[in-house]
Amino acid sequence: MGRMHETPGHLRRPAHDTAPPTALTIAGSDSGGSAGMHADLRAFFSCGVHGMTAVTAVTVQNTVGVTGLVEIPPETVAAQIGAVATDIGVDAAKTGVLSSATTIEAVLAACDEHGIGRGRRTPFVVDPVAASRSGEPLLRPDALDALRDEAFPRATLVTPNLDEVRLLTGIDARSRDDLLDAAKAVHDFGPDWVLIKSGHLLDDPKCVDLLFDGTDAIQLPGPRYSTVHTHGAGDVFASAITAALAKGASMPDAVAAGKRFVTRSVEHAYPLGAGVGPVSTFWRVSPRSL
Ligand SMILES: Nc1ncnc2c1ncn2[C@@H]1O[C@H](COP(=O)(O)OP(=O)(O)OP(=O)(O)O)[C@@H](O)[C@H]1O
Ligand SMILES: Cc1ncc(COP(=O)(O)O)c(N)n1
Repeated sequence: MGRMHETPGHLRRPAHDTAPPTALTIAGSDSGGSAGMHADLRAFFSCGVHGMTAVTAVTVQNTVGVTGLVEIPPETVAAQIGAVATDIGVDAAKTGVLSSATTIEAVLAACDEHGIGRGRRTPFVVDPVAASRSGEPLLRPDALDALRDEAFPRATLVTPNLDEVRLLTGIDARSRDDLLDAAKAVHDFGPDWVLIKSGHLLDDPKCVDLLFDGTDAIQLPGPRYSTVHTHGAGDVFASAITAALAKGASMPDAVAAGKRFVTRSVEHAYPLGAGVGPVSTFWRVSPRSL
């Protein structure tokens, strides 16, 4: 019984003969490998999910800054989403650089078509990336309204940093006490959940982020490490959350797992180039192991 299904003795069974969960990032590339879809893919793989990409823009970027950005045609971005959704399947999706209003429209139409979004089969994390850490814009000014009015209401979770909160709501959060007002204002735009990231509260001795569902607020405490090398921290956080959602975690559990992951990633951040180095997505792996 069952012998016919056994692997022949001279062939080894692969360690995994079932597919891992899948996660899709709809984001821009970073030639320096620190942020954007490069950071997302590294975080996906470190968190044990199969990572897929719909590239929205190619940036010319290193640790010092962004010196160029070329947009991918919106229909090609939508086609990438369709290609992976129809063949492979998407257990959770996230966005990074969306660049323009026309790209946002194309992405949202594709997500609607393939069941990605709030209240649909596939959780949808919208990271409203507006600028690089070094200050260069990554979103056209005309795209902010589309992001807020069209993408946020379709999001399961939105994950603004404090600069993005200021841009989207006018609220200038200066301390931990201001985060709930910021979360309420962002929640009014229509997502299920809002996560306000606290990395920019440089005077705070801790990094306490806030998760809000319109009723209850959950604090996510973490240490603050003394490092300038935080390139990609926001991308890695949103990706680790997306990976946990792909595995079926509840939102509070996914965000708690993401916070643990990004905290260790900042702890192990490394210098690179002449500017700001990346957070490490491979702190579980020794860089010296073969
Ligand atoms: N110095 C630090 N030590 C520990 N955790 C940090 C530090 N800086 C940021 N974090 C954490 O990293 C995550 C990303 O937060 P942040 O507010 O920096 O987002 P962001 O601005 O989108 O990131 P990025 O640096 O990629 O622009 C949050 O959980 C935040 O608390
Ligand atoms: C392609 C791309 N996507 C996102 C970011 C934001 O990351 P950071 O705020 O760490 O610069 C970036 N710099 N480049």
